[in-house]
Amino acid sequence: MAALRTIQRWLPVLQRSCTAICPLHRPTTARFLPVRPFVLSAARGRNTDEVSKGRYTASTEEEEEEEDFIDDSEVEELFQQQDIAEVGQGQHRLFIVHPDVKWGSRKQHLTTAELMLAEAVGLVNTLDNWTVVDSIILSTKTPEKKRIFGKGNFQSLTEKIRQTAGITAVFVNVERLSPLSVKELKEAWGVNVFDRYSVVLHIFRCNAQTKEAKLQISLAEIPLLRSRLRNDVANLDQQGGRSKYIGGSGETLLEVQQRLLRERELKIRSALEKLRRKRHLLRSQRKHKEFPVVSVLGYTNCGKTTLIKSLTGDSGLQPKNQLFATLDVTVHAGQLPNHMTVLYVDTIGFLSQLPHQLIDSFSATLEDIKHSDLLVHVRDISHPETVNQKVNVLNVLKNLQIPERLLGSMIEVHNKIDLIDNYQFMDPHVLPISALDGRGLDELKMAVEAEIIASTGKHILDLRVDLSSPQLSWLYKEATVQDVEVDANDGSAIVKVVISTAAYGRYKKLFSVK
Ligand SMILES: Nc1nc2c(ncn2[C@@H]2O[C@H](COP(=O)(O)OP(=O)(O)OP(=O)(O)O)[C@@H](O)[C@H]2O)c(=O)[nH]1
Ligand SMILES: [Mg+2]
Repeated sequence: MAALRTIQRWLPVLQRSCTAICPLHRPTTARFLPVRPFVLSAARGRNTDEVSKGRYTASTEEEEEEEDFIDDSEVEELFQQQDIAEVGQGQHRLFIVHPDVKWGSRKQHLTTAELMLAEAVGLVNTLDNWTVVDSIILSTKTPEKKRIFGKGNFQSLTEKIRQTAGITAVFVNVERLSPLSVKELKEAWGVNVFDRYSVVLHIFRCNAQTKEAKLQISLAEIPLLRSRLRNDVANLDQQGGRSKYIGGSGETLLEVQQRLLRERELKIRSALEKLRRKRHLLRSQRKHKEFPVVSVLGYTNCGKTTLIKSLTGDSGLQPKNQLFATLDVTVHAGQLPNHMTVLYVDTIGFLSQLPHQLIDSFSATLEDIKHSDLLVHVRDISHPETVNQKVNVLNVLKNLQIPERLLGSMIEVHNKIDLIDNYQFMDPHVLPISALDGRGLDELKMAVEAEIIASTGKHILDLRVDLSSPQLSWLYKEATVQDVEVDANDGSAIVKVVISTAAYGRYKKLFSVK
């Protein structure tokens, strides 16, 4: 019976994957290159109105070029495949268990069990219809064992869970549980069992909007599918229910399923790789007429989106009191005090113990950070874990191999100072702000301006020129003119230019401009 259920569960996957892989089963015109990526570098050199209206999308010519590569249905097919994390769609009433490891290599040195439990509660509360019914911190010396806890603790925990009315699942706050562990715990507790990986994956699934995010999530799910497959087949073996070969194909059920998974993974990887190459190409093509790019990064929920909204006035941005509200990199134009236009990049937030596969699959998104002109690290200074969050962010940046130049010039801001009574400004190297009430934002803009000028040696300025003088033709020759807005009344024009510090100095001297 269990064997039958396994085959029934996998059959739709097999069928769908076969259709996707075998050219005989589908129209030959459908190609799997489904991504129209968000292209950070393509946003450089755009009309600022276009980018300031929220998420930048490719220009007409880029769109046409990339339209060929898009196939919505195939991305959806990969994404909607099944409830990988097995969390279901509806409501959940959860019991959270945090195993507290007091000794050995798994002990967490930088944080406390209470704060880690609070973060797990925060993850659950991020999801609509999910509530925490009860939670417990329980010490263990054997976190690697299937049942995680010693005999006594496990028994009392099981009793407590079974006596708690109305719970639908237990969330064990560890990075990953093995499939065998999940099976054993489910049997003991009589309800579904989740780990950090499945909960975070579910949050990502709920928040993913673009094709790129959906593909990255599909990629992150592959290891889960693989370990579940191994487990299912082991069960079949135990029950003696596995037929050796499938339909005379010469392949066993396990071999067929493993092959389909490999093929699925290759498809997703090749789509993401194409997207990466495309970005690279556009980046080099457009280098000469770029707007400076400022990437805003930090721990999840620290206020990145709120800050960019305040800096740019972009009403399309929607900050939320949620973990992982932002999953897609988006670009928004803002003005600095000297009228220079910069592009602020909103990025996905970081989280401690984020499952490795998720980091890997989202590293393509974060890769754009490397090509910024400046990084702004936002910290929620009101959060009890703010120091650990900073350590975590710096570690992830180190793993992403961000150039030294960028790390060295990174601006650190302390956000949410409105939540702290009598906030004392101690460190001269950080900027205290409140993205919500606007405190410190002028100082931040000035700091960004100074760093941008230092790192690019260029200004993007709106200059008023007298059309009867040779100013405009000089600018065409010596700088990059991006836009000319003529004022017919007084024979002048506002000219938007990208100009180096040296050229601007000559311009001011030549035309006696202050
Ligand atoms: N009191 C206060 N709340 C803030 C401030 N900045 C942001 N918030 C709140 O913090 C929550 C998270 O803000 P977001 O801007 O969505 O945070 P984020 O870093 O973009 O979060 P993710 O995209 O989920 O990583 C929202 O409820 C904001 O209103 C601030 O300066 N003061
Ligand atoms: Mg955000």
